[in-house]
Amino acid sequence: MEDTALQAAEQLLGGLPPSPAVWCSGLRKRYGRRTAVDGVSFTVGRGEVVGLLGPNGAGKTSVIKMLLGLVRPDAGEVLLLGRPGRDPASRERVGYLPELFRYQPWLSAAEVLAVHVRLARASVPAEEQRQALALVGLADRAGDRVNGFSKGMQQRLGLAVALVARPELVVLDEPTSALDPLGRADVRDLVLSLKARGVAVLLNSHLIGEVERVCDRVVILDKGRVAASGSLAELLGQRELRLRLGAVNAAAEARLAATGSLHRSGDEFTVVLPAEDDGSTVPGLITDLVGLGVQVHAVEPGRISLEERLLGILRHEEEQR
Ligand SMILES: Nc1ncnc2c1ncn2[C@@H]1O[C@H](COP(=O)(O)OP(=O)(O)OP(=O)(O)O)[C@@H](O)[C@H]1O
Repeated sequence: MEDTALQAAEQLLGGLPPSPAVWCSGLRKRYGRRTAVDGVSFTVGRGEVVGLLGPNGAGKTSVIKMLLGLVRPDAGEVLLLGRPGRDPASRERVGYLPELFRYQPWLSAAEVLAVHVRLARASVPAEEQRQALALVGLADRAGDRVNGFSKGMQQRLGLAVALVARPELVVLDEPTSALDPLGRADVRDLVLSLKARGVAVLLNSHLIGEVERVCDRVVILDKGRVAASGSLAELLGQRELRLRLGAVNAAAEARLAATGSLHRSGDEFTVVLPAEDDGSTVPGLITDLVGLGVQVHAVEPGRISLEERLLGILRHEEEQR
């Protein structure tokens, strides 16, 4: 009888969507008389990449530390992968790159990874651990001591540490602060490959262009509160395309209008791109326009950048005070 009830409960739970990777509600933290975090709530869905943005001192790192149980909140609740944030079992499936990273200088890179695999109580074959180092560009430094690593190399090692134990959620606090431009591009690819594998990522970065490229949603913090949050489409509006075109004939204009709502002013055209775009809309449109004899002088994205939007939100917050 008990077994049947258990099976029924399991079936019921199995039918439910998986719990979010991160769920937090009403997080608050004071340090002395200073309120660092003042009622922060948000979620990160499974396989979702969420960017945490905000000026210096906004409370981003404090929020991350509360999520991971490294700082005790004064108030609020945290669920990681469906379990209470305090439960060590939930943290075993979370990879974390701290803002200030330091690894045991007397260990080799491979040994640092092995230690973290053991801490996560995971079973990761040596070959897979080597692959994690290769992924961050440290394949040929596996046997070298951390002592002799540059800051950027230590940050790369930190990324490998965050990824090695097959996490379901990865929290990256300023992952590119010490990296060269190539390293930054690698991190972008890495985040996208995590997303493709269904791993959720919470990314705190001041590099807004980076966030805009990889994140599905952003949460903007200001003075310890959520100033705005939403998908890029929600925050930035519809995606548009601005074109400067010559020799536009009726067929070309019809092709433009078939893509989305069209506005023309002389040789300047603005077309609203469809919400569901697999990336082929713009190349397809340009190929067709060229085929129709149109001279394409300029093509540029027409919506405001995340940076402009962020500055607008923060200035508005300032005026409200
Ligand atoms: N251990 C601490 N003791 C005292 N105050 C702290 C401590 N940690 C953070 N704070 C304060 O809390 C506020 C938020 O800091 P936090 O590091 O969370 O901001 P942040 O958004 O991550 O900033 P940054 O972008 O500069 O890294 C700041 O006013 C900071 O001085």
